[in-house]
Amino acid sequence: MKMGLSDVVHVLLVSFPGQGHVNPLLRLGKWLAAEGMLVTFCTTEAWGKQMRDIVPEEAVGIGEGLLRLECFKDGWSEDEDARREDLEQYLPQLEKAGKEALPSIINRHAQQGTPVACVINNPFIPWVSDVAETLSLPSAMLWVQSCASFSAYYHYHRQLLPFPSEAQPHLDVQLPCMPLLTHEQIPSFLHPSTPEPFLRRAILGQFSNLEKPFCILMDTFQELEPQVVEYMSNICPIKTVGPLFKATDSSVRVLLRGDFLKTDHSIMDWLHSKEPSSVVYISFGSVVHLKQEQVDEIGHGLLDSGLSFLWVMNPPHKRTRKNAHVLPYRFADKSGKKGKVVQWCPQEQVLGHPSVACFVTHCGWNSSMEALSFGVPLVAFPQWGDQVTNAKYLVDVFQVGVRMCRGEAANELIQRDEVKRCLLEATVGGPIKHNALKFKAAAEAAVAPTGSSHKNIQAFVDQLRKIGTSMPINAPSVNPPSFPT
Ligand SMILES: O=c1ccn([C@@H]2O[C@H](COP(=O)(O)OP(=O)(O)O[C@H]3O[C@H](CO)[C@@H](O)[C@H](O)[C@H]3O)[C@@H](O)[C@H]2O)c(=O)[nH]1
Repeated sequence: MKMGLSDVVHVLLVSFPGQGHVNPLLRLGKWLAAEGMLVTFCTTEAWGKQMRDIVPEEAVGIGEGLLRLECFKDGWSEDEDARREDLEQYLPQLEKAGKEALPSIINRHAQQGTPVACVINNPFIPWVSDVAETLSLPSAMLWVQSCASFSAYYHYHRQLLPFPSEAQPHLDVQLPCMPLLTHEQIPSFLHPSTPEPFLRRAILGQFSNLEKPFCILMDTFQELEPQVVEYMSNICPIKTVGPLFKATDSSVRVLLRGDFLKTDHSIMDWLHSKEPSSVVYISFGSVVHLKQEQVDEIGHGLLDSGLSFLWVMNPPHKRTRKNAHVLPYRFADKSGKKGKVVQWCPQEQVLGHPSVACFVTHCGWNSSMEALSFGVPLVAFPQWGDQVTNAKYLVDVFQVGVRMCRGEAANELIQRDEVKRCLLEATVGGPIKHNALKFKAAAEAAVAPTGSSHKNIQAFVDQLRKIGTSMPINAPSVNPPSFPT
């Protein structure tokens, strides 16, 4: 007998509109769909319009289940994208609009015979758990950074340990089951001198609401951060489910994407033309914008290294009013066929390509997890936020990378000779490649059927099924469950 939509458990995923948030939540959605759930991925119209070509509003079949996109209006007009990038203004607006829109979306689904069984959000929008609570629906949260960063924010928020302050700006922080972090290695928003105190408040908002989600899913895996995961699991209902992008097969990975820029499809052909382990891949994620002088030095360092490279250089965000980067004089002529510069690429496919030798990265958590899971050595170029903490782990703890800089706060210009030295060191193989391959195997094992992340997602799915079967059609009213430990 064919199942109808009303027979499957319906999960509503609500995403903050940002690349580093959308990607992991969409990946979780694909996994839940593959496990037989009906997944509605909900974000703002302003972000969703870019996704609509690839994630149609009618449900797409994935494995045993279905995934579809549903957008809500954030109350600002289409041409106000620059304003949206000012999170201090935008987050309260998003909360106001979302708190109005979500209850009607949830009620409409109930009336249509597909009641929502659980709501899952990612950071920056903790009010989603409040909406769920008001409707007597259970909620879960997907934490999109490392468990180490989670612990740093948790301990800071609860004031459990001293952190750097105006009086003691250089204080080191010893968090439980973690290496000693210097003041430059704690998530930079927690430092008193952060130029973005608003982002500290934005991320800590989730920690003020931490008792509401019945489960905190994390895009990391047990074997990557064993001690801190174990420690924090005794305090919070944490379930590691990463690396999420590896959880579904490659056909599903490319099927539905949430990119904010259009990809250049000639990239893969260009990579096919290169020798194995010969290309340096450079990308600083979706938000970081380096100083022009630093781009010049990276450009010269690349040319001096003689290595082939693929460099993602995305345009500056509208709000910053920064100029687009300019490449050094006659850069294209000098690099010739050795180099390719693009605005955006299919990063997962690039990192999985055998031609890629190393990845120069800002150490955003998604990029870090993707590189680790493909066994690609890194050159760490962190700037701010969790990136500086991730770099500490990648270089000193996991030992899969070479450090090129200490973060934006250090205010250093990394010279071309240093760039060249780091690139050559990261491309020769040796211990960092060996370690990277070890983590690749561990990442694959974590999402394989008997792996730690797979077991955790199964337990979560079982919980959702129990909630789903106890729900009367048309009435989203069950109490939050207690998660089995
Ligand atoms: O050309 C590109 C460049 C990036 N990506 C993808 O975009 C995502 C980028 O995410 P991430 O590496 O985490 O960087 P940001 O976009 O900068 O992420 C922000 O959000 C992350 C999660 O909170 C934080 O860890 C970062 O510090 C923060 O900058 C990754 O999945 C990449 O695969 C592409 O697909 N193509």
